[in-house]
Amino acid sequence: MRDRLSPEARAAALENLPGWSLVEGREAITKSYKFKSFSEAFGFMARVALEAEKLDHHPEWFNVYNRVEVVLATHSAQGLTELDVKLAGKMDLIAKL
Ligand SMILES: C[C@H](O)[C@H](O)[C@H]1CNC2=NC(N)=NC(=O)C2=N1
Repeated sequence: MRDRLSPEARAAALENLPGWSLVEGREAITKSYKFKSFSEAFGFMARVALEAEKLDHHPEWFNVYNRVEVVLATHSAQGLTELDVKLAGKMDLIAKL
């Protein structure tokens, strides 16, 4: 789970994660979520936080009002692993609730 993905596996994973893209100059993925209000944005962050704790895998994120910008990477692997793909998928599911 914490082994770096091959470039092929990384590309395949991104195809299944709409709105996610590679960060420039760093092996990480990013997405910007926009909600109707701060309450919805913060509710999203609270639900994601509980999932992140369960996975022991934590997002880098930035919130202003209704926008949440997320960067995912596995720090211990200094790159992308299955854990990032898994958390990204969970975040997309939670965002649609
Ligand atoms: C000790 C603990 O398991 C590690 O520090 C975990 C916690 N959450 C983490 N989150 C992320 N995104 N990358 C990590 O390498 C990481 N490591």
